[in-house]
Amino acid sequence: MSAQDATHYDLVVVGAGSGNTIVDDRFSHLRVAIVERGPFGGTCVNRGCIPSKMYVHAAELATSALRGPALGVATGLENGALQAGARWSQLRERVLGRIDQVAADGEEYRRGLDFVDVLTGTARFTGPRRLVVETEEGERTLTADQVVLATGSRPVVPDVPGLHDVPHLTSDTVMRLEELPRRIVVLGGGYVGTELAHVLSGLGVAVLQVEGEDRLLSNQDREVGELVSRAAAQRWEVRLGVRLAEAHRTPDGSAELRLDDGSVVHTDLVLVAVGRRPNGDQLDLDAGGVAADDTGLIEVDEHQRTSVEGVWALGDASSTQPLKHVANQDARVVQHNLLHPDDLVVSDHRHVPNAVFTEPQVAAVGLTEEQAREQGLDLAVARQDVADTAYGWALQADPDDDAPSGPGGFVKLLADRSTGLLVGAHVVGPMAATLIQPLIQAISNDVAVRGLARSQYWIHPAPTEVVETALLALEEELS
Ligand SMILES: Cc1cc2nc3c(=O)[nH]c(=O)nc-3n(C[C@H](O)[C@H](O)[C@H](O)COP(=O)(O)OP(=O)(O)OC[C@H]3O[C@@H](n4cnc5c(N)ncnc54)[C@H](O)[C@@H]3O)c2cc1C
Ligand SMILES: NC(=O)c1ccc[n+]([C@@H]2O[C@H](COP(=O)([O-])OP(=O)(O)OC[C@H]3O[C@@H](n4cnc5c(N)ncnc54)[C@H](O)[C@@H]3O)[C@@H](O)[C@H]2O)c1
Repeated sequence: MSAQDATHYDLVVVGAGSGNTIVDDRFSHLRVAIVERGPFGGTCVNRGCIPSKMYVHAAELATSALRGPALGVATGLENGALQAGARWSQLRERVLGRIDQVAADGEEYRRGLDFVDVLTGTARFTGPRRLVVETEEGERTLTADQVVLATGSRPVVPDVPGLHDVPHLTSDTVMRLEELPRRIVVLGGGYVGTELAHVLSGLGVAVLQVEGEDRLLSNQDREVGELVSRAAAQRWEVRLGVRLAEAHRTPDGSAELRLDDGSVVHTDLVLVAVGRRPNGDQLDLDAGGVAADDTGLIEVDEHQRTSVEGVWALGDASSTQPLKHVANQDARVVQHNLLHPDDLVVSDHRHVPNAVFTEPQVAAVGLTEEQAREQGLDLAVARQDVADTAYGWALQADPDDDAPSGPGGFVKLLADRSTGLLVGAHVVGPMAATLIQPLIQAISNDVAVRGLARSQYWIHPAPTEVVETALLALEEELS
């Protein structure tokens, strides 16, 4: 078939991350194509949420062992180091063995469906709802009634002089390292940098983390970012308020980095974690007539429709909150709207929670205190320390122990006095991503703070009591 001969489909999905979840039996009366250039499952399964959290769990085991001796449990700690360390090759095998199988099974299943064609290659627009796919066998042209753009995002490697010449990784490649380096510099103190610095340090690598802002996780509530920065600095070296100025490859193949405060650092590897950008810039969106911003972020309305009729976008390709639970809900909305064109549903991006799986764990929903004050809200603020709850005592080596990765965490709640509603919730400490769920429920359903704690039992002495007491303190503040 020549490049000019187009194959027509009812539906083409570009990107088999969250996009792959759209196609089910309800589409079996249609002719569907799924175009994917990499492994099925996208970022989350292959190089994001799943492998990172599998490694995080291993790092958590290693770091909890570090606290063992203070609590009277011998865990093989000698001179501040674990004597029984991580076996990277075994860990890596466990992680890759699982995710690679999931990706392969997902693709095989799709290829087995008679109403779906799977095309391996990179798609780009050549006209409205007209795409060319570069496959190993040559170009294929597709036209479609409906196109779903689920093309995700990729890590940014900044144009710092010399950075491309020194050994460096991104989150795309770090999960598959053959061996752990002795030393690593983690560039960036956001989600990726702070989770992976925790993993690498927990597994025995000497980590130096460099963040341009004055604290790690600078998008979180200030107090949370400050606590995480203190906790990190107790485990690995953290340099705040500095950036990489230039990099040189040394004769032995390692890297010499000059930071913009004039200091020089030597390292075996650099992990670049300074943000991600959407992949829309690689789609020739102009040719397709699809509107996007300067970064390639595709514009969508509340139904996930782009500027072209019949073209939809979802997840990291179109969201300012590039998180998997957002991509999942976007995909459910697109799926419904494709199946029910006369009964479109709306995407709900009002109260998107987030969690950072570092140590201490962090979770948040709604406004930070700084954002709420900037908006001029008449604010009630309450804070409850984990250490002052019954479960906190279980974590403490002694009554003064406020180790940030142990009992040193807290719950911070913000309410608008004019409505009596929660506007922000921040949890830092053990199990933060789990503890926050009742607060996500309250904020999403406009449940009044008054009476919320007392309207239900809270199991004693479970970790959730910290949420109960924070809510009671907030109610007191509001009265
Ligand atoms: C290290 C890391 C950890 C993360 N941890 C979490 C977490 O704990 N929780 C959380 O909520 N989120 C997490 N995320 C974010 C999460 O992975 C993403 O938000 C999510 O995967 C986005 O899904 P998506 O379907 O929009 O895009 P993706 O999963 O990126 O899927 C896009 C797919 O499109 C394909 N593609 C792109 N362009 C083309 C093209 N032109 N032609 C053909 N195919 C194309 C890509 O190959 C890819 O498979 C993490 C991200 C990273 C990097
Ligand atoms: N747990 C999760 O949900 C999770 C985990 C990982 C990634 N993600 C997603 O991936 C996205 C990208 O994560 P990320 O950590 O790469 O980006 P990010 O935007 O969260 O953090 C990047 C950090 O790098 C810093 N920075 C930028 N340029 C720098 C420089 N030259 N020198 C030093 N510091 C610099 C920024 O100040 C910022 O703190 C996140 O926004 C999130 O949506 C989510």
